[in-house]
This record gives sequence, C-alpha cells and structure tokens, in this order.
Amino acid sequence: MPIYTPMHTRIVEIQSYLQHNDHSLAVRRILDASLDIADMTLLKEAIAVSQAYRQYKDTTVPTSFFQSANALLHKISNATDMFTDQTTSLVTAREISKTYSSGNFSLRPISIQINTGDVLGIVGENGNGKTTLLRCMAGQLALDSGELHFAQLEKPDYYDIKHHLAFIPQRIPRWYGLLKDNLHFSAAISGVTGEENSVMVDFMLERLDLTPYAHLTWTQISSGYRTRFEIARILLQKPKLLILDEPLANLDINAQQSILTDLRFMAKSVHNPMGILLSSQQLHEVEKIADTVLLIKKGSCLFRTGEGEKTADAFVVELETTANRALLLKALDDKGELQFNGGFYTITSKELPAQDILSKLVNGSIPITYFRDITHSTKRFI
Ligand SMILES: Nc1ncnc2c1ncn2[C@@H]1O[C@H](COP(=O)(O)OP(=O)(O)OP(=O)(O)O)[C@@H](O)[C@H]1O
Repeated sequence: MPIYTPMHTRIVEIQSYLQHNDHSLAVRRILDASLDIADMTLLKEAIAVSQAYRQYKDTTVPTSFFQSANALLHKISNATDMFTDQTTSLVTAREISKTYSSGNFSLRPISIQINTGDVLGIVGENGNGKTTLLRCMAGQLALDSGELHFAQLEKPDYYDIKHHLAFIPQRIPRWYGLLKDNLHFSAAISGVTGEENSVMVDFMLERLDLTPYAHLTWTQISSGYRTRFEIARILLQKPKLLILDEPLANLDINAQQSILTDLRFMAKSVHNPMGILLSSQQLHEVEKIADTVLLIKKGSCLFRTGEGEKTADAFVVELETTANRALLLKALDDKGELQFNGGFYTITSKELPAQDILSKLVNGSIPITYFRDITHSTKRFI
C-alpha cells in the first residue's frame, strides 16, 4: 500500500495553507517537501523562507514572503517526483510479555506490527504499562516470553538495532555545550559531514522551531524545547523506527498538536520514512494522528483501533455545559443516560447518534462549551 501523498497534491495543500494564512503549517510543509525532493539548493531556499517567516510571526506577513514561498513551491513542483515507494514491515512483536523481578506488575502478552509510515499510539493512565511496553519494543528489557522480529535486519546485533531504532525517553538525558553543536555532532557520527551536515542542522533547527535556541545550553532552555532538541537530534540519525515515551508531557497544548502532526508527516516522508511508536495520556490528540491506537490497562491491551475493533453497542459523547441533569434529560427526550464526573457529562444513547444528540441539545437551548463524539474512541474504555 503506498504511504506517500504525491507531490502535486502536497503543493496544492501548501498553497491553500498560504492562502488561508496558516503560515506556520505552510512553512513546515515547505521544509518537508524540499527535504523529500533531495535537492540541496531547494533545501537551502526552504530554510531561508522559514528563517524569513520567523521575523514576521507577530506582525503582518509581507507580500515578499508569499512571493518567495510560491516561487519555491513552483521549483519543487518541477523537481522529480519520487513518490513510488511502498510500505514495508519494520518490526513485529509476537505475544511479548514482561514481569518485573520486584513488585507485582505484569505486561500481559501483546502483539504489535509496525510498518514504515505507521504511527502507532499507546495510550493509558499512569502506571498501566506504557513505558514497559515501549522499553520491551526497544529491546531495553529482557522479555519473559514472545519475540521481537526486525524485518529489515537478517541477524540483528546490538549495533544494527541501535542504528535502526531510536528511543526518546520521558526524561531527556542531559547534554553539555551548545544546542547547535550537539546537533552537528549527532549528524556527524551518523556519517553526515561537510556542507550536508551544516544544511541538515539548519534544517532541523528550523523544522523544530529551535533556531532561536541554537546557541543556548541545557540549563538555558525549557523542558519542552529539550524534547524538541532530542527529536531533532534523533532525526538527524535517520532511524527506521522511532519510539517516543510521553513526548507530549513537557509541551504546551499548541505545541502538542503541532509536534504530533509533524511526527505523522515525518513518518510518511520520502527522505526517511519511519515507523513511529509513541505513548501518551492525551487520547484525543493521539487518536487524531495515529493510524492505530492501543489502550493499555493494567498491563493488558484492552482495546485496539482498526483491526478487531469492538463494534460500539451505543453512541457515546462527552459534554461540558452549565445546564443541569434535568434540563439535559428533557432536551434529549429521555433517550440518553447521563454520567457526571464533576467536569463534564458522558451521554450514552442506544438510539441517538452524536449529531442527533447535538441537534437535540441545540434545539433545547442547552449551553455547550465542549462536545465530543467518543463512540469510537479509546476514551470509552477509561
Ligand atoms: N524496574 C521496575 N521494577 C519493578 N516495577 C516496575 C519497574 N518499572 C516500572 N514498574 C512498575 O510497572 C508498572 C507500570 O509502569 P510503567 O512505567 O510501564 O507505566 P506507564 O503506563 O508508562 O506509567 P506512566 O504514565 O506513569 O509513565 C508500575 O506499577 C511501575 O511501578
């Protein structure tokens, strides 16, 4: 199955972002497109467009920005379109399980398949085994049973696996010196040298919004930017499988969504198509971008979107409102059951799909500050 969006479709999307003033997204997608074309001159132009855009972030974006962005898009559209690759198997975990020698936690047998281009999200509440599963997948914990198979490595040794797979832990290891120098070093040890090293580091600084922090040290940047740095550093090493443990933990709400969207684009890039496995407690955000989501509860996979998905036996929505229970039941003609958790209501109805619930609430003049259809979400099982 092809995983790439053809370049002409991407160009049209980026032009539309520019027209509708979604400048930041347009710039990030221009950077990605130029990297995928693999032309150093176009890549440098894209970096220049991104650097120029940063100066206008809080002011009106001048016409010259649109002219240079559109001129670059035109050049990219004339470059060779190499989007013919197919998805390939990366890693298969068969019935892997783990019990720690101390304590009483067990990860029950779980099977996972990750292909290039796949984004697989592991969600669940604290202490349910997300990190344990990721560490098993990364080969950091000895398995009690089951096996891991790296499809692209015939007889994988430690070196092969380390070069194939990157793990970004919850706590980013401390580094010393300047942020930018660390990126140059990381690229160099992966064999990226000379001009390419310099351009790729500038690219990552722009792509992860790190340029203003390039000459700062560990103690001078926030934990959110340390996460961005670590993603940039790892991406320079072009891993095939990227495993991230709670990458959203230190990011603000806007950054969470943009990093997730970026990770999805990066997984499906031509430059370095990857499989991405990430854990998070932010169900909604992860569900928006992941191809498959696994809900882990007490060490077992309780629910998996896509294959084997349980058919919903009722429609379920979340609602935040100032209206009381009696008003809600009246608006719903008693066709739903309500559960209040102190912050919002969960409405379960066997008869009314989400849009019918919404229209009944609107017709009943119920004030709505938040409404979400969770009928097919892992949220139902938490
Ligand atoms: N090395 C260890 N030895 C013994 N028990 C451990 C070890 N590491 C983790 N645990 C326990 O295993 C359980 C699952 O932990 P894990 O970190 O995998 O969960 P998690 O879902 O990632 O949680 P969080 O979201 O809080 O990071 C917890 O009860 C934890 O205390």
